[in-house]
Amino acid sequence: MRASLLQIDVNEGESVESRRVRVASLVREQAGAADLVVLPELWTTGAFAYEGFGSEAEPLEGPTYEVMAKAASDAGVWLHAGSIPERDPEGPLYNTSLVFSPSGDLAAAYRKIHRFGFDKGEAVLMSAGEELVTVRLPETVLGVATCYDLRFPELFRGLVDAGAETLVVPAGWPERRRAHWTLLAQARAVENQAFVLACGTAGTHAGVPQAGHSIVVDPWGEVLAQAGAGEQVLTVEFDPGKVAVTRDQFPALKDRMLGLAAPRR
Ligand SMILES: O=C(O)CCC(=O)C(=O)O
Repeated sequence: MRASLLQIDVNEGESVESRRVRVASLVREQAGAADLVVLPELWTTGAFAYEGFGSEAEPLEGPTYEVMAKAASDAGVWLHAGSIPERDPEGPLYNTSLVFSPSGDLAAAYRKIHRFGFDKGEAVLMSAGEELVTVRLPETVLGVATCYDLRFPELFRGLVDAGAETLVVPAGWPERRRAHWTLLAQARAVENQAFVLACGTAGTHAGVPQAGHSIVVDPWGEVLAQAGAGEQVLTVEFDPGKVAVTRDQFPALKDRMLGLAAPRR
């Protein structure tokens, strides 16, 4: 199976509209080169461009949905189209990832569960998703998570319990914490004996330099490929069968001890 992670440069010098068109053509260029294409988190606005979340928010089936559904079917690829600021008809905003099938149908939508920012930004402007999401492809089962979710291992365990074998993480991770990005991607792969495909952004938006360094890790924790800092298409071939082999040969997941008692005082 081949996956291409499109590490998009998100900066204020390019309008959301022109970035949408440019990214769609990058997706189309993956026809024949990849089975699965992955985009980063909030690549239309920028994950740290909080002021734009309200004005750029779209309904689920808004402009990004339309352009990406068409790009997926034109390219004939599975497309994790990263995330959009979604405006729910009821009013709240969500950081919502969209996954399209090669015929351009929506296969899944995932509302980010862990919002970043503590007492500002996304954490106050957006609502939290509540549902884990997996997507069955012919070759593997994707488990989807977004950026800050990477810090919460229990979410990934939930995805593994739901059958996930390939964990896909679009992000807008800042350069300041790049070491955490690589370390956490490897940790999630090793502890869950799963592939991790983590796709970040390049460039600087809202004054926050982005880490880039999108990464693909195998179920043994080996880094199969890692991007540099700038805009880049990172294509990697991987064998989804390696998940079952790893879990069979080193069956640590079977040794989980659930329901441990709290310490006695
Ligand atoms: O956890 C981090 O260090 C970065 C998270 C983040 O930037 C996000 O979730 O948008």
